[in-house]
Parts: sequence; C-alpha cells; structure tokens
Amino acid sequence: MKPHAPRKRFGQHFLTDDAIIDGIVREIAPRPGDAMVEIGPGLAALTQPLVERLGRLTVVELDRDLAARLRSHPQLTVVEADVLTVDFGVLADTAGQRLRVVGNLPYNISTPILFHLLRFADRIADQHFMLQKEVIDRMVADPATSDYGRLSVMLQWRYAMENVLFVPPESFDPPPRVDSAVVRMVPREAPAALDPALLERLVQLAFSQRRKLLRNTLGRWLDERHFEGRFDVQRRAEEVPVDEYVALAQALPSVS
Ligand SMILES: C[S@@+](CC[C@H](N)C(=O)[O-])C[C@H]1O[C@@H](n2cnc3c(N)ncnc32)[C@H](O)[C@@H]1O
Repeated sequence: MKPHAPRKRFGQHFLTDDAIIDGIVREIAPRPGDAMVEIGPGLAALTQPLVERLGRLTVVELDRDLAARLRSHPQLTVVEADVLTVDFGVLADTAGQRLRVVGNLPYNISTPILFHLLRFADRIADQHFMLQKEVIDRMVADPATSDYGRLSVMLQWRYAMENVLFVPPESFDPPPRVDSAVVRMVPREAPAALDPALLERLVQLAFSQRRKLLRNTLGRWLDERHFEGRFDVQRRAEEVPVDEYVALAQALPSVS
C-alpha cells in the first residue's frame, strides 16, 4: 500500500511510539463487548491494539483515503464523516448501551468536538482523548488559577476529569509543535433543572472580560432576568467555583 502523506488540514499527527500507544491503551482498559467509538483512527496506531482486545470497534474518520484503508478491516465499522456531524445518540441506540469514546483528536477542532460530545453525555460511559496538554490544563483547572475559564466550567459541571498521561512531541510523525496529554472524562449525573444553554451563556458572559468584576459583565444581565438571589458579583469570573455557576443558572428562568 502507498505510504500516506499526512494532511495538515485534517490535523494529522500519527502516533509512532509503541510505549506511549501501550500506555494509552492501558489507560483506556478496553474489554470485550465494550461499545467503543474511536474518533480519527488515522493509520490505526490505536485502532489495532484496541480492536484486538474488543473484537469490534466503530471508527469515525473524515479523510476519504484513510477511511478506504480502514474499510478493509473486517472488525471495524467505518463511519466516513466529520465527527461534528455524527449523532452519538444514534450510535448508542445501535449499540444498545452507553458508549466509550476515544481518540487522538485533531487539535484544530478539539474544543468543538468536546462541546459536540457534551450534548450526548448521558449516552456515554467515558471518554479518553489525546489533546494539547495546554487544553487539558484548562479543562481540569481549579478556580483562582490562570487556566480556569469557560472550558473548565463548561466541562467540569458534567464530567469528572483527570490528566492520565503526558505525551511529548517526538511520539508522533510529524511531531506537533506542542506537548500533548491524555485526559479521562467520566460523565457525572446531570444536575436537576439545569438548562445547559443558559449555563453556557452565563459562563461566556462572565469570562468575556476576565479581568473585570462580575458586576460589570453580569450585573445588568442578571437584573434583566429579575435575579434576586444571593450571588456575589464583587468577584472576578475566575474566582467563582463551578457549583456556584450551576446554582446561579438553576435559579434563573430558562432561555429556551
Ligand atoms: C491527530 S490524528 C490521529 C491519528 C491516529 N489516531 C493516531 O493516533 O496516529 C487525527 C485524525 O483525525 C482525523 N480527522 C480530522 N478531522 C476530523 C473530523 N472532523 N472528523 C473525523 N476525523 C477527523 C484525521 O484524518 C486523523 O486521522
């Protein structure tokens, strides 16, 4: 088979380090019968050891040439599509169980992929993703740190997350310009009576000018919603813990 020339526009950095591949597979801990979906299988560096353990695996690949190669593998179900258009609810219905989602994600669209999957969190058992380490630092950040922001709040309310593996650039071909890491994300039970769209709007506004006090970024918006509860707006967005944002969104009338 002709060697595949990596395509930059698809964020293609292929894993070549066997020790790292083993480490990622160990963290995922695939078991036969798991309903697993891999995003961006590429040249099958993770796909091969995963499917050996699982027996069956669904993969979502946008690159037509790579999808064609993968189709020759009888144990794979290949979905040739942009993952941002994939309905993971339908995949879960087909599997008849909650999904385990994994992937060495294309870094140029990693945040949109995380937000896309957020909608299907109740159909997902867990997620393991390779991402830029800097993005994972922001995902798992604590309040009152410079990494704490919109991404931290919007993911922490819905997932328990941990950084499980550091991955240096030389583990890939071609090497990316940044350090990478693997994050484990396990959906939490959704808090009652929470409109995610409202939480998203609130958090976006709060962090729109992170150096300003919330009085300036949120004050009028809260008044317009006739909010009369307790919420200290004499703070900066980065000082407010996730559960306070959730409680505030729960106390407001829904936007939909
Ligand atoms: C960083 S590479 C990882 C490849 C392989 N899993 C590995 O670890 O060596 C990202 C993969 O995602 C694929 N990809 C890029 N954009 C995509 C999208 N929107 N939907 C699905 N797959 C995509 C790329 O073609 C590539 O195979």
